[in-house]
Formats: sequence, structure tokens, C-alpha cells
Amino acid sequence: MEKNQIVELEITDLSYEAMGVAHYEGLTIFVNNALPGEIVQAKILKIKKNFAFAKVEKFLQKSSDRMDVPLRQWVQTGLAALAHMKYERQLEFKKKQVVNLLEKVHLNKKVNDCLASPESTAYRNKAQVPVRMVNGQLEVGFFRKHSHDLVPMTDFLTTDKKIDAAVVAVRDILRKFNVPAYDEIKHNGEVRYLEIRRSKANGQLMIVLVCLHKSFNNLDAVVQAIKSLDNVACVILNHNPHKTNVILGEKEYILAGNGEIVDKIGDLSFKISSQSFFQINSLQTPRLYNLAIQKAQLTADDVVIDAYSGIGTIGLSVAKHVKKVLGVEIVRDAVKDAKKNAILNGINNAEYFEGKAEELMPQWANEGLKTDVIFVDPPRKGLTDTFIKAAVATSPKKIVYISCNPATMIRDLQVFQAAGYDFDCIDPVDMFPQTPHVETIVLLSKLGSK
Ligand SMILES: C[S@@+](CC[C@H](N)C(=O)[O-])C[C@H]1O[C@@H](n2cnc3c(N)ncnc32)[C@H](O)[C@@H]1O
Repeated sequence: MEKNQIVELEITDLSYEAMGVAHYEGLTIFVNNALPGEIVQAKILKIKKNFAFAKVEKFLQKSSDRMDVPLRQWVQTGLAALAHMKYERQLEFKKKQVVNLLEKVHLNKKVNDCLASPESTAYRNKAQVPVRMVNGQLEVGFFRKHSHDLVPMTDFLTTDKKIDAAVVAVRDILRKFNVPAYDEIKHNGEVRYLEIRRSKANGQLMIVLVCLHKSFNNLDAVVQAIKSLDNVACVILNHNPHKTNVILGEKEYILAGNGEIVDKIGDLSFKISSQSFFQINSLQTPRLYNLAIQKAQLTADDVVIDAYSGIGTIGLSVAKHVKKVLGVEIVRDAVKDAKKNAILNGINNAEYFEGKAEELMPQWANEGLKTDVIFVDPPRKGLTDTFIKAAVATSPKKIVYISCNPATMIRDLQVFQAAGYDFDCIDPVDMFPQTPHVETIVLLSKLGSK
């Protein structure tokens, strides 16, 4: 087999990144935009030792699970890598991903059906859109897979339509005032990304311009024009002067408004600042938390730790069911938001602390705190051994683990099992329709505790 060769392939599976999987001459071939059951003529793009990448030239047999995709870039760029598959099948694919990961480590546990999202498109309350010059014009869009080539785009499928409209409006303002986009190779120009958040509850928009410098020609006029768009609550300049793929810089300048918007999860209101984590699917989040709370079977006497607490969304949702909540989070602004959010919702049995969960939990235990339940919702890389040791030493009856990466979660669950905790099942929840990502909830119980 050689590069550019056209081969006939039968797609037998879907990879965890939603690429069609085929086998040819002893190699595994990953084919973009191909579904199990399909037969395709494909062009070989890249060959590695044990696998290769190919793209479809012609469909010889299409799957009945295939959806027509109006913009092929949604699948091609990876922005919505599952957009070509019927939604019910997407849910089955997500459940299967978790089943496969368990099988790989020989864990025989039940995986429940994936909880569907109330909205399968336009559900995202936040967009982070790269800005680049293309043919001499400032464009917004999405990077082609594994590259930083910008594909200009204005309909992002998964994002709230009002956010898509705001992205276009801000793009037009930047064009009008001749603001250059960032040039990654020369490390010059100005605007690197637009980050836009929209409250589902009240329509408020937060517009963040991520820029190479902390000021540029016409900045005041640009801010005035953005401020006058409908529902703009705040405009922020995030200063990222570094040669880096990290999107946000550390320093921010609030140029209009007070730097925050308010959104709701169920009945609770949350102030959100630009650097704080907030679940991106506003309607599915209360369903995720309710399932986690239901699984934990909380009682009015329980003392709960909300480790990795962000702006307090989990802890404050839990507070009314229990005696006390202690939250711990490393991002200072998020802790400030969590404290404000407790007050905003009239909740007085939840306290939030800045620090590393793995350091504060043992400190609280030494001070005599008896913890009944720990909720933990880490970033994609999962938990550290130090955190797991600290959680186990705290000796809660239950640990509720919410995760956006089943692979790291299953790795961590095995460490908890070795330390005297076990679980019955995993619940997948679809927070990210049209993408291969899956959120999961697991209730770990301490062996031997009632
Ligand atoms: C996936 S977010 C979850 C936030 C929140 N629980 C929610 O659902 O909105 C993970 C959070 O963990 C925080 N974090 C990461 N490492 C931490 C640590 N060692 N101790 C405390 N918080 C941490 C991050 O800053 C981030 O806010």
C-alpha cells in the first residue's frame, strides 16, 4: 500500500474520535466521515507502522444511520465529528465507548444507557473561535483537524445560534476598524480568538477578545461598537502575549460591564466570569447533577466536600439536601464566584475555599471534619494519585465521580477499588451531542460501610 493509492474498504467500527475503522493488508485504516457498515473507495493519505489514514473518494454502500450534513467541514474539522450519524446511534456509540474501555481492563460492570441531551444542536453556551487572516481578510472559523489552518465558518452547529450571530457581528466590527488577526508564524497582528458566552436564562452575552497586545489601534471604537450590539453585558480583553497553543492569557482587562454574566442551572443562578469553568450544555447540566444527587442518596445529616468545585455549581445544587458543603477549587476567580453564588441563591450551608483539594481535604480531616460524601468533577486528565490518597484518607462513605473523560475515569476507578471502594455501574450522560465526547457518573461506595 502506498500514499494516494485508492483502495476499497469496508468500515467495521468507529474509533473513539469518530473515525471509521477498516482493515487492509494487515493495517488498521482510519477513515474520516465513514460509518460502520459502509463500503467506500478511499484515498490513502498517511501511512504509519501499524495504521494509516484515508479519506472517502466515493461511497459504494451507505449506512442507514447516516445523516445528511449540510456543511462537510463540521465533520472534517472535528468540530462536530459525529454530525453525520443519527442522534440515537450517537448515544449507542457513547455507551459502547465506555463498555469497550471497561472490557480493556477486564472490569465487569454495568453501563446504563446514555442520557440524551434535551437539545442535540445549538446547545453550547460558549464558543471559542480562532481568528486568522485568510486571503488578506480577517476570518473566524475552525482549525482543520491536527493543524492550525483556519477553515472560515459562521455556522458552528453545536453553538447557540445567538452566539454564532454575535461571532459574525464582532468579526464585521473588527473588519470595519481594520484590526488585524493574529499571525501565528510571524507572531504579530492582534486578535487570536473570540470567546463568547451567552446566558440561556436571560440572553446576556460576554464577549472576550483574546489579543496579542493589551491594546491596539481603534480599540475604543471597537469596544463601543461591540457594546452597542444587542444584549452585550460585558466586553473583556484577554492578553495572551505568548507563543503558545493555550487559548487564554492570564491577564484580563474589563472594557465594558462588570466582567460577568448570570446563567441558571435548574432553579439556581450563577455568576460566571470569563476564566471560570461552566458546563457548556445549560439544559443538560441540571439533569447530570440530579442524576448524580439521586445516585448519592444524600441525607439531611451529610457533610459533603465539593472537590474541584469551579463556581460552586455542584455543591450549591447539593446543599439543600445535606447539612453542610465545603467546596475547594484552585482558580481564585472561580472561588470568588462560588462565594457570590452561594449568597445569590440564599444558601448559607455551603462554604468555598481556594486551594488544592488534595491539600485542603487532609487539613480539614486533621481539624476533625467527618466527611460523608465527596463529589469530584476533574478536568479531562482525571485525578492524581495524591488526590485519590487524600480522598481515601478522608474516609467518606461515598464518592461521586463525574468525568468528561471515561478513559482517565476508569483508570482512577481501579485505584479507588484497590483502596477499598467499589461501584456497580457507570451512567453516561450526553453533554456534547454531535461530538464523540461523553460525560459519565459513577457512585463509589466504601466497602463494609452501611
Ligand atoms: C471540570 S471542572 C468542574 C467544575 C465544577 N465542578 C462544575 O461542574 O462546574 C474542573 C475544575 O477543577 C479545578 N481544579 C483542577 N485541579 C484542581 C485541584 N487540584 N484542586 C482543586 N480544584 C482543581 C479546575 O480549576 C476546574 O474549575
